[in-house]
Amino acid sequence: MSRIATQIKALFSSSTHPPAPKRNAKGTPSVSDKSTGTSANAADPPALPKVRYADLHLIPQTLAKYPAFYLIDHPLPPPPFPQARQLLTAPESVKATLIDKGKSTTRGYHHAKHSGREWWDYSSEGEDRDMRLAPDDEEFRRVSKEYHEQSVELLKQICWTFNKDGEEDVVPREVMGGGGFTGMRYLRYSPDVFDETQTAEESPPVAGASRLDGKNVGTGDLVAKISHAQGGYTELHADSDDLPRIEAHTDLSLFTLIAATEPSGLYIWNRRCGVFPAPPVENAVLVMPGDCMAYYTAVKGKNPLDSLDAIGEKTVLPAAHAVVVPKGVGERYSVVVFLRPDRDAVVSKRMVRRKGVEEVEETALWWLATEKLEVEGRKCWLADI
Ligand SMILES: O=C(O)CCC(=O)C(=O)O
Ligand SMILES: [Fe+2]
Repeated sequence: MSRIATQIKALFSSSTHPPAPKRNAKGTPSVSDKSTGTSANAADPPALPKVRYADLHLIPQTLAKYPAFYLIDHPLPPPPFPQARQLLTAPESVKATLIDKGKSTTRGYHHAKHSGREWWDYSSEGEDRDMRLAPDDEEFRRVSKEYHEQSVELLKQICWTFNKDGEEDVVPREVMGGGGFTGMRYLRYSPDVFDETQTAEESPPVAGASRLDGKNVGTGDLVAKISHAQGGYTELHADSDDLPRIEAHTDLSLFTLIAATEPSGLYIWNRRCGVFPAPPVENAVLVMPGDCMAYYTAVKGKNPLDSLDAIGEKTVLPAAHAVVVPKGVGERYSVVVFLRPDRDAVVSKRMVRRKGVEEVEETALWWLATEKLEVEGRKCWLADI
């Protein structure tokens, strides 16, 4: 086993184990938890729960305990991995034609060669609806659009589970409404993507990080940070430089849906710095909350921008996550769908005092996005790092 795998395993065995699952009236677990199953032992890493599509109503309580969950028995078509592979292994000359001329960071082809990663973003917004920056291939477009549309619908249903009849909506219906700044991403992580000539400084920033909390998880030093979290930094830092990866971050979304191929390499932190591996599970998709959910589910009358008092037990925190693909295991593909409000949607309102006068300050999604690009490193909801 590689040094990294050993270190990560050691980290898991000392991380916080989640509590046992709730049982439904028939006594069978509604939210299954592999870590409580028969094959689990003290050295097993904690496992993320599985929620059946028929049990969507369990999501708010599940996310009060876990940072993410697998959705099983869902109605989505198979993830478009063949399409992701088709696009991301196309000749460089073809990929070059898929780069947005306006340098959009949310549509078209991008790469972070120093991280062994490349990706393609599709947004159903505006003129991209017709797949302007997609390969000229009918089947590619049909399959991609279908997966995107159905995933967005599913993520909207997940948002709805937070709203109760007769009570004020937790997730405002207008932010789910039109699909807004929603998008889909095909990613490829591969040793073949590394390019020795490119430096980290030349690479474009990645949408991700949150300004919600002042905890810096670093840029690209994922494995170093994992080790640091346990108080013992080793030689891992050097190793992480040549592994395909995405650094720890939270997504600027309401919810994010992920389907990925083997090899695994996705890790998710809970609010107490426990790390959950999130390998692909057959016929399941992984669902995790993004930055917006913390505002909507904050303690009533309080705001996460003001203080951590706004974070209650039921507050859904954005899931900090990272990918690091171990050495020698080949490439990894993922398909990621981000449900986001419109750019102008007000995500948070709070009272601020300016020149001695109290006034309401509204924070729009675009402002959070801009802040994220400006911060150095990734800011996530990690308690102790
Ligand atoms: O590839 C993955 O599984 C995650 C990608 C990701 O976190 C992102 O693009 O924001
Ligand atoms: Fe992400």
